[in-house]
Amino acid sequence: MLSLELLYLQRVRDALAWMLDHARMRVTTGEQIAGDRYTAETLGRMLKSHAKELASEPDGPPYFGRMDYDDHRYYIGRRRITDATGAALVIDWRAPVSARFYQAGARNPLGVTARRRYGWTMTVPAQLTGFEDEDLLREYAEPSRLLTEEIERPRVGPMRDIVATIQPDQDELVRTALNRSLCIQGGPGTGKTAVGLHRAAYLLYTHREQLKRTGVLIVGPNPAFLRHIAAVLPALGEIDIRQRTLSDLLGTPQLADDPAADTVKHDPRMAAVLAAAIRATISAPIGDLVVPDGSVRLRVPEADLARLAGRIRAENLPHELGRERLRARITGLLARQIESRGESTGYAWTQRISRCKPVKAVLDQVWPKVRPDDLLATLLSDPATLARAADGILTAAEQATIRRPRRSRRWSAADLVLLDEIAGLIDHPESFGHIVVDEAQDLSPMECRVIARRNRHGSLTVLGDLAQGTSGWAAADWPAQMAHLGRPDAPITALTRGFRVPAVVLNYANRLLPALGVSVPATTSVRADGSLTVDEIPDVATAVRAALTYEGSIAVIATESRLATINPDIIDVRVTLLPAHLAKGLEFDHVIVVNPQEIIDAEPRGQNRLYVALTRAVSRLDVLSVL
Ligand SMILES: Nc1ncnc2c1ncn2[C@@H]1O[C@H](COP(=O)(O)OP(=O)(O)OP(=O)(O)O)[C@@H](O)[C@H]1O
Repeated sequence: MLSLELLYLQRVRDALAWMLDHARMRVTTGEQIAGDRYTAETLGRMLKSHAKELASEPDGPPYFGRMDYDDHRYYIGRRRITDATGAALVIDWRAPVSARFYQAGARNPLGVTARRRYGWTMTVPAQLTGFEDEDLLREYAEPSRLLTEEIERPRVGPMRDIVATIQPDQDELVRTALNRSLCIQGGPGTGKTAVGLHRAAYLLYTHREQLKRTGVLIVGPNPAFLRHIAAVLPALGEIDIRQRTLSDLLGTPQLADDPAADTVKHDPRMAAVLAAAIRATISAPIGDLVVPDGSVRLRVPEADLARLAGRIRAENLPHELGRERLRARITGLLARQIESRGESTGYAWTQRISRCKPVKAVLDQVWPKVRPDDLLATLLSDPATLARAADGILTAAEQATIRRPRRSRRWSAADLVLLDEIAGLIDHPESFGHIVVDEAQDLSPMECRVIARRNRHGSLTVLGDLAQGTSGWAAADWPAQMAHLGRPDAPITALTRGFRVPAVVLNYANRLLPALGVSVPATTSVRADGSLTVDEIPDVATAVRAALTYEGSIAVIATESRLATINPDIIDVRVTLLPAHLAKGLEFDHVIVVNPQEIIDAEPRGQNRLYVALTRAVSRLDVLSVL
């Protein structure tokens, strides 16, 4: 049997080599034969990216599964592989037919008679080590051995894809239609991040043209997290997805946070304050508009200007669009005056008049251009302006809290969120066809709006765990968070099977749950392996030495100040000293948490931070208390 499989593998590898040669040849000839530069460029880019996709993992496992029906079978892999005659030897895991590979089960075989999973070495090129058959006509009590091996495999580098072992409930989320937004509440290690990334890859495959145009954005909590997940999408053949932190989108702050002021600045009422502040820049016209045009003087009376401005204001457009609409309407009124004399206006006339000095002067007086940093600098430093905008919205004490003594253009992280809000009130920012937001429980309402305004016409995949909320404004419930994200009606789904953390470790961490003040379904682990020690190991050096006797990655997690006291001699390439506040979303084979009480005491939501730290372990957790 294996020999037949090896023959098939050779056929697939030959076909893949042919595809790669062919793609490279097309890059060269495509550049030569294209009729013009634009076509050459577009074609070249397309072919190059295809060649790059094919070349990204030429020696990896070309498929991971097989699905048999009565009369035919499909091999399923990360990408479609065809031979020189065009016959498909491997089907892309995202193709509609592949859905049954993930969904078929003994209870509902969906016409599939057998499912085969292949085992591969981690070498380059990957070697086929064997396979495992599941007869879908019979019920299994035992989970698949290959699945168990994959889940329990020691982690070394960054996160890998899970395409070979996506579970039915995960698959359903991955394949949700593009026009539907989702919110996934999942305890530690339930595969939220994996599901979000695979959904992005699935949507790109299924709606390639549309999403290539509108773009897909992944938002993660910090650069370390983005590095951790960076390899997943390229391995799935997707190289054109933007992965960003919020601060990549907003810019770098120059001022430190101010907790009291930040509480007000991140409050959703600030959106109303800023909207009022921008509306307040619009004023009633002073005087008629008079435009000399050749021998005549065209005139728009003050009352007509006021009526026009009032109507446009009621349309609630972004400020800049409002200004341009006012310009167009004024120009229209002037054009009608010319036309009523039997003369005609053309494109050149419209251009000239709409930009002429008197029209510009009226626009500047009635509907001035606004720059976000000017508006915010004034608002925060001028109590009267702030009081006008915040009247009935913020209390006097809250206004005093965010007031700054001087007009300044240096901004804190919270100010950058406000600047983005103002920019969004002035004009629509670039919008994405789909956005995946990870660790979304930590976003403040105002940060949620940063995402929402970049997703006006698209859909969202929102991932998070309320129990892992560590920011000062972490969400207490998902419906409210989804409303801030602009998708109040999105369904909320829970993932509760943990694939990372062994049961013994998860049960220990879950003891913190009642103290975390959120209501989330408990996560149960699929892993019976793993180990936990609490207060058994006397010091960090001993714990690290013991950890190094196992395979895989090791993290020592503690507060920053505690880490500074750790003897650097214990460092090995496999050991990461990780401040607790940067642990989110990451995983390590062996985790050593030092002085949990210090982690709890270091910040207001220290218990949640500790919960995050304790749930990073794939195999072993040591909890140490040292002096
Ligand atoms: N179906 C699966 N097959 C194999 N491994 C899986 C599967 N689902 C998840 N995993 C693995 O479980 C681990 C945790 O997944 P992931 O990081 O996506 O979880 P998470 O819910 O985002 O966790 P956290 O909230 O703790 O950051 C990863 O190593 C992932 O590869």
